[in-house]
Amino acid sequence: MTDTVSPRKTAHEAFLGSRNVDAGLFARLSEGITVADASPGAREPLPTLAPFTGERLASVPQCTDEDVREAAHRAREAQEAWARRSIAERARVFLRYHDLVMERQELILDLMQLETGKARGHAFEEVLDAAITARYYARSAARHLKTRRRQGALPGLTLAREERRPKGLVALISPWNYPFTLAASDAVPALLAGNAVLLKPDRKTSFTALLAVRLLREAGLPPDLFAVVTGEGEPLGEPLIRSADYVGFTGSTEVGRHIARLAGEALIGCTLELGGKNASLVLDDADLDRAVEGTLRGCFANAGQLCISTERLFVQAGIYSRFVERFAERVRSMKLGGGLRYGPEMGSLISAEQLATVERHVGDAVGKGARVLAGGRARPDLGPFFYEPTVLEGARAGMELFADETFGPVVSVSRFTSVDEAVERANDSPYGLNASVWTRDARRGYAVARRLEAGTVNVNEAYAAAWASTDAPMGGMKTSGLGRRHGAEGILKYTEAQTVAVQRLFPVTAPANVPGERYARVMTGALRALKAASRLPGLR
Ligand SMILES: NC(=O)c1ccc[n+]([C@@H]2O[C@H](COP(=O)([O-])OP(=O)(O)OC[C@H]3O[C@@H](n4cnc5c(N)ncnc54)[C@H](O)[C@@H]3O)[C@@H](O)[C@H]2O)c1
Repeated sequence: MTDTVSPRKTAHEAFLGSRNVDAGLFARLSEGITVADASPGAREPLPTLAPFTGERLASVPQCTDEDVREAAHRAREAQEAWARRSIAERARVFLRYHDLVMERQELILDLMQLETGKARGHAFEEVLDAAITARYYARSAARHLKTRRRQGALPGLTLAREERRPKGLVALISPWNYPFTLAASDAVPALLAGNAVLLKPDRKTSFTALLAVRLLREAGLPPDLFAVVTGEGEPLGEPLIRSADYVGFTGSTEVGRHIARLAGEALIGCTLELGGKNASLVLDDADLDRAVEGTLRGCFANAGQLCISTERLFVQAGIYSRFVERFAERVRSMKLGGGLRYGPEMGSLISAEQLATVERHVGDAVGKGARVLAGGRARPDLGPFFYEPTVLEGARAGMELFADETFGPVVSVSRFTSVDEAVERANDSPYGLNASVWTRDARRGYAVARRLEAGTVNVNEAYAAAWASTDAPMGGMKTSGLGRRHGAEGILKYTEAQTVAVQRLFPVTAPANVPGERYARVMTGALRALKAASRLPGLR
């Protein structure tokens, strides 16, 4: 199906010289896309670009409604046998996947860099995250999913148990910014819980997602269990959600609302992992070096195209001048560049659209009085979508970047006097995804963190402490999302809780031969006795 281009014309051959990726790889990965036999022809392939050069890289098929139905059908068939396997047996696939991800990292990194234009160091964070998440769930799924005893209606006589059953078919819609880990890492707990998965990756990064799926199949996942359809979101979202029992969406808040409406109509559950306008609070007792380096990573990781990156930096008055001077100097020294090698601290933006948003936000802010302390320019000399890491001072309400997510390498820095003021300003946002607090006093940091309206808060780390704590829930408050990934929450959401209660000796409800009045008297007495007993020490 895929319209692969001649090797000589591909961007990676012409410019980047990957030893791992060639045109044949795109053709092989395309075999992982579900295309229904009954719907030939109608789909124009969609070209994908290599952001480092702006050249065409390959093309992906535009799947149709029929393809979605076919993929869903095959995945559901595969799910029945998969759900019958023990959790330990399922887990072995993900332990093998962990090893494969580490072994094939050079291939994964090359392909990911080619599709996204990100720096290799940032791409490696994905490899690490995918491996860690797979291993975490492979080792903890049995604990999360085990049958639990619950308090029965009549103590000692009602044996109530909570079972966890797979939902069936989970649809996942994933974005381009972390295309390897976000395609696979939400699928891992869904699959471990006994579900099939139907994935629609972003069209810009479909091949990276397909590589993750291919590695899972190589690790032993049944071929149709994790199906992929490719193409634009708009026509595929509806059939995808109509054919699924649950949907996990990661992307913008705007599209997230649309997905929630579709899930509401289909009456299925959903998780929405959406945007952020994340704040970092640097308190006056912060370790200056650590805060400068840490917030720098927090602002410019993945060129700021990271949902949990810092876009608002609040610095306390006592440290403000020193911090800002050092921070801006360090930002000016950052190494930008392309190429499939470690070295550059920041790569390219992914597309002309991303570049346009960044230029618009900076232009609007500067036009309304913000000052550029570092960066502030596109860098076409490095590649068509490069933009310098940028620090602005003097952002205020009325500027586009004040409230809206830029999703690029731009941070606004401002001074605060009291912690109360900083907390109020940080919380003054419709978003609530991630935040960080920088201080030498961990207790103080913790207390401030508890007052911030964000799903994850890091003390003396920008985002990685909370994100990499895979056992702890991760997700957004307010318009940053619904539901959580990671930890128990990240796997139980893909299950139906089923209560099975076995009644022994006496019935819970009134037996037919006992008059209603007598039953009411006995039960009233029983509740009074229970209440009295609960007041006794040790019997609560
Ligand atoms: N909270 C998180 O964990 C997290 C992680 C990564 C990215 N994000 C957010 O994602 C956004 C960046 O990604 P984006 O701009 O590509 O997001 P987007 O919402 O435009 O696209 C995300 C995915 O949704 C699909 N899509 C688009 N329109 C659709 C529709 N009508 N129906 C069904 N699917 C549709 C796209 O094809 C893509 O696969 C940012 O806002 C970022 O903060 C959030």
